[in-house]
Amino acid sequence: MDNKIKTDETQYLNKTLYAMEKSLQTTKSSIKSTNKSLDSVAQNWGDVRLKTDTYSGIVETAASIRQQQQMLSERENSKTRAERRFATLTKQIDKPYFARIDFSESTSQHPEQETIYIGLGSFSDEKNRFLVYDWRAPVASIYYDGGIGNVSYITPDGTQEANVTLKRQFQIEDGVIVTLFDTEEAIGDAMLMNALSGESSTKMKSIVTTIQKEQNKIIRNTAADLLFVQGAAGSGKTAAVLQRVAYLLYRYRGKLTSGQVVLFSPNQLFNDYIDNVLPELGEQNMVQMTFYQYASRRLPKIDVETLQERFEHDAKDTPINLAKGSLAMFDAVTAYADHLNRSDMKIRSVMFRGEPLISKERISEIYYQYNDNYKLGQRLEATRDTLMRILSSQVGLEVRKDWVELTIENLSKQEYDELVGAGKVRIGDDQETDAAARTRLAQLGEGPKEREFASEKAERQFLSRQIVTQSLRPLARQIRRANFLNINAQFIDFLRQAHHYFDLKSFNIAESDWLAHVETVIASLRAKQLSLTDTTLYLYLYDLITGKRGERDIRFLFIDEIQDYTPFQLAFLKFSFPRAKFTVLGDLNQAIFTKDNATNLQVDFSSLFDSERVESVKLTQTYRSTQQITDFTKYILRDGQDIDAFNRDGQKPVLYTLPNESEMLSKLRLQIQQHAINQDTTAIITKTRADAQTLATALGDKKVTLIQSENQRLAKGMIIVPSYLAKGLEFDAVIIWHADNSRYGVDSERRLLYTVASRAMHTLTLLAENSGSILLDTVPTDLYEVNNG
Ligand SMILES: Nc1ncnc2c1ncn2[C@@H]1O[C@H](COP(=O)(O)OP(=O)(O)OP(=O)(O)O)[C@@H](O)[C@H]1O
Repeated sequence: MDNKIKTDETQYLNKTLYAMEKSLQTTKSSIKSTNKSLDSVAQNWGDVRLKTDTYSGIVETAASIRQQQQMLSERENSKTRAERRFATLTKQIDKPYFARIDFSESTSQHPEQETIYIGLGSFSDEKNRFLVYDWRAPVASIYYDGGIGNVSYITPDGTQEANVTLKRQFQIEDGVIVTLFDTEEAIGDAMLMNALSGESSTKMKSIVTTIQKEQNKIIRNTAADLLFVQGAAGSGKTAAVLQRVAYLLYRYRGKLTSGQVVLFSPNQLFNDYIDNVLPELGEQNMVQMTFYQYASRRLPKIDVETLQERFEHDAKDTPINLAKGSLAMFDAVTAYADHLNRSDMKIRSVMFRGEPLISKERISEIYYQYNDNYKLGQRLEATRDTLMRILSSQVGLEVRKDWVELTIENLSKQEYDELVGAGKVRIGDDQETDAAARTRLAQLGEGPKEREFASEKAERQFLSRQIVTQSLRPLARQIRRANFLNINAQFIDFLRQAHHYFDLKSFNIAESDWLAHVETVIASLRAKQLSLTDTTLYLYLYDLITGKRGERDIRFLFIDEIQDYTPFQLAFLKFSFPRAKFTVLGDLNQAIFTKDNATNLQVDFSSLFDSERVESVKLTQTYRSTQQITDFTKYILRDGQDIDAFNRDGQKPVLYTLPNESEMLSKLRLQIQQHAINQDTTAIITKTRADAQTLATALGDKKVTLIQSENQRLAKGMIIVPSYLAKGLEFDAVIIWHADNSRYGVDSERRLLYTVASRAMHTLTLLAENSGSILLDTVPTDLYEVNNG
């Protein structure tokens, strides 16, 4: 690199660093001074005189407290602002920027050359001159999108043309330029190579300096209601989408908070894996959850099928499973619920003391007395109001009943006191000498404070109203919670009727099979267990009946690994987040739950949106693995041709075929030693949890952590993990345990084998008993080594 360039750039860097340092000092002293003034406000609290004897005194005290509160909160705010700025600046000083572009806006007559530097956040000096631009600023898009020459970029006011004359990339460490180079491409391969050559870790990193053009499209898209990102394993879907969250928070700053962005992730280990990226970018994490968490927390009394159960017992594409996960079923529930507007709502009586206080027939009458225009939610609301009125009017009737009289007779002293009000004592209490009465008297001071009743009748009347009101209170709660609707019975009724609402034949299901299946679901519901599919059905029906309108505050929803969702679940999410824009990521080749039908998913889900507002981006370049590993894994798929490996060299994958498990175990131990020397993060991936447990015991190596539940943390170093928990993660080295027909012997396991193999970045080893899986037959033999010893 030209010395002059280096000198000039160093000068600019020093100037920037100097300005940042200065700003850091100012911020530091402003934190100090707000701290001081916070202290003085705190001291002033001592001066607030509590005058509570007169009305005007109370008003004066309140005003003075309010004033102190205001001062306190203003100063707290400016302290938080200053602290945030301090944190950002400290980060910026470390790496102020990573790129520079020179360009002119070609529309103007005399284009003026502009130079901007791009970094993690923007920075301007005291004179408000921008020394660094945020990577998310519209103009920074030029850096990611194109090479030298004419380019256009989107601004909030429309498209802007520009002519780029220079693109320069920097690596700055500890305030010193380590490398800088000019490039003509979007992002130079050298920079990308550098970014990719790092070791993997248990935490994903941001890709802000090397975002690729196609990824930039995903990140900056604001027009689509549904953005569909389809990409091979390791093509940076997750990486791009996390950058997108950061972008959106910047683009809509002041209007959008991280709490309004939700990410549905494949498992909780994955949440742990990605939770550093946004903080690294200076943003707060969005809300992250799994679909299981979302669904199961709404049904706390039911055991919802876990990820492991779903993968190991329920992953079959039976016609019934396909039907239950389909949009046809979603429409069936909608139609069934619609019919409940006219009849068939399952209703329970409101019970009191073992008897119906308001009978189910009466409630049903009320429920259906409203005209056809009422929706289910409004019907419920109106019924609730009427029932509450009935309940209140019931008090007058109940007070005359014998049970009330009896209760009064049997009231203990404590119960009596509680009824007439805490601290109040009954006439004559002072004559009593029991310990409780004495204590009460001591607390109340000399002389009993009595609640005087004009007569015994008045006392009785008061008591009976109190007793009845208290006993009816739980009923009021039940009515408010709509307990008079029998949702379980309704759900069962739906299942029994469902075949009238969708076409069994189009799913090749015989009516008798459907009905038999329904009985098994009913039995499991009685045992308080539901599959995830049934849970979603249940919740949708519940929401329709109760008129839930979804979480309207959520503006952006991201779904990772969409191929593991059913169309029904996606439709349910759309229903549940009606105002959110959706970004969904998927690789149909990594569908590990539904095996055949994943390909219809895109069509199905898109059909729920206005077609004009659906966009899709396809990523074919992969970044995770070496060329050798990508070439190998893509052939496991039947249609993996359009996956492009990134040109990064490594060893060919090795398949060890060994005569028995004990030989496999010895080979595994050797591999573990090797990877330990290289300090690689290594995952030994088994197919099931049982396999993982057995292997961990057989191996008996304390340095290898067994991950058997998604609630665990991702350990550093070596882990044994079942396939479905490895989703979305990556490791320097992957060892596939039992890469043979005993685990991967049928075509429907092809995607699973691809998914686990594609977790590897640098080394991939397959351990097989006797011979390798039949699924490897599609891989050309020159793409891997076979070793039988
Ligand atoms: N533009 C980029 N610059 C540098 N690294 C990148 C870039 N894009 C992706 N990567 C890296 O490639 C790896 C794979 O990315 P990511 O996990 O986002 O892929 P994915 O498409 O979500 O994969 P999968 O479907 O297998 O879960 C990560 O280590 C990521 O940091």
